[in-house]
Amino acid sequence: DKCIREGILSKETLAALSKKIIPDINKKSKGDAGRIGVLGGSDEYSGAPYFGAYSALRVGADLVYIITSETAAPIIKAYSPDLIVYSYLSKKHSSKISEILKKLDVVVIGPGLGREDEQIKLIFDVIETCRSLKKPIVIDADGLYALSKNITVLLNYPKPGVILTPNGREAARLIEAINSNATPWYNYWGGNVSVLVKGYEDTCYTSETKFNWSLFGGGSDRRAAGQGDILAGALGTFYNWALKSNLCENGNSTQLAQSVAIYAAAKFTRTCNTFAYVENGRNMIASDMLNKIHTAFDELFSS
Ligand SMILES: NC(=O)C1=CN([C@@H]2O[C@H](COP(=O)(O)OP(=O)(O)OC[C@H]3O[C@@H](n4cnc5c(N)ncnc54)[C@H](OP(=O)(O)O)[C@@H]3O)[C@@H](O)[C@H]2O)[C@@H](O)CC1
Ligand SMILES: Nc1ncnc2c1ncn2[C@@H]1O[C@H](COP(=O)(O)OP(=O)(O)OP(=O)(O)O)[C@@H](O)[C@H]1O
Repeated sequence: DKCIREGILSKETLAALSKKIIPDINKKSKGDAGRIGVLGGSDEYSGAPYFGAYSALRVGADLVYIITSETAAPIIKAYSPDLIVYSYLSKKHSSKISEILKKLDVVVIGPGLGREDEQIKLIFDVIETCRSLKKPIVIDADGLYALSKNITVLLNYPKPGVILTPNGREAARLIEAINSNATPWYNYWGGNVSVLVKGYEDTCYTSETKFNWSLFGGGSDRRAAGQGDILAGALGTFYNWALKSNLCENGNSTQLAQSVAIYAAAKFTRTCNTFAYVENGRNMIASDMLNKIHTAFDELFSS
C-alpha cells in the first residue's frame, strides 16, 4: 500500500492517517470507542491522573477508569463525575487491578504515580499482567522512572506493544539505564515498543525507521505542568483507535499504528496549547488546555 511503501511518512500523510483513525460515531454502543485505564496518582499528585483521564475521555473514549491510591481517589472523584475512579493502586488489591486490566483497550501507566518503592514494584507486576493479557500500554512520567529502575521489564513486549512518552530528562534517565550502544536506545526493548521524546521538537521513534518523524511548531513557550499528562491520556484513546483501524490495505502494522497515534496525540496537545495560549497568554495552565479539546479536535480531525 502507498503509505507503507512510500519510505518516509510525510506530514500530509500523517495528518490524513490521523483523521482516518477517528472512528465513526453512528450506531455505536458504549465501549465501542474505547475503554482506557489510567494508573497513577498518589498522596502528592491527584492532578496528573485526572488530566490524563479527562483528556482520554474528552478526545473520545467511552469509558475511562482511573486506578489510583486511596488518598487520591476521593479527590479525583470530586474533580469529575465523568470518570470512574478505583482506589486500588496497592499490592493488596492486585487481583482487583488484574480484573480491571482485562476489560481495558489501552492502559496508561504513570501520571502522578510517585516514586515509592511499593508503587514501583506494583507497576512491574502490572506490566507483567499486561504482557500476559497482550494489552497495549502507554508509559509516562513516574512510570518511566519505574522503567528506568528495571529496564528489562519491557524486553520483547508482544504486539500490540508499548508507547513510551519521555520528556528530555526522562529520556536521559532511560538511556543511562540501558547503558548499551548495541542498538539505538529506543529499539532496546524490541520491535513493538515505540518512543515519543517530547520537547521543543517532538520525535517519534519506532522499530521501523520509515515510520519515524519529528514535529515542531505550534504550541507555545508556556510550560505549565500537566501538559504531558494531557498528551499521555489522549494518546491512550488515539492508540486504541489506530490499532483498530485499517490504516493501510494489506499492511497493518503495530509500528504504523503507533506512529500515527503518537502523531495525532502530539499534534493535538500542541494545538490545545496554541488555543489556550491565545486566550490566556503566559497565564495559561494545563486546565485551560482541557477547555480547548473540542476546538483542537475539530481543527485537526474533522473532515
Ligand atoms: N498537577 C499534577 O498533579 C502534576 C503532577 N505531575 C507528576 O509529578 C511527578 C514528577 O514528574 P516531573 O516530570 O514533574 O518531575 P519533577 O518533580 O519536576 O522532577 C523529577 C526529578 O527530576 C529532577 N529534575 C527536575 N528538573 C530537572 C532539570 N532541569 N534537570 C535535571 N533534573 C531535573 C528532579 O531532581 P531535583 O529537583 O530533586 O534535583 C527530580 O528528581 C510525576 O508523577 C508527574 O506525573 C506532573 O505531571 C505535573 C502535574
Ligand atoms: N520547548 C517546547 N516548545 C514547545 N512545546 C513543547 C516544548 N517542550 C514540551 N513541549 C510540548 O509540551 C507537551 C508536554 O511535553 P512536556 O515535555 O512538557 O511533558 P512533561 O514534562 O511530561 O509534562 P508534565 O508536566 O505533564 O509532566 C508536549 O506536547 C510537547 O510537545
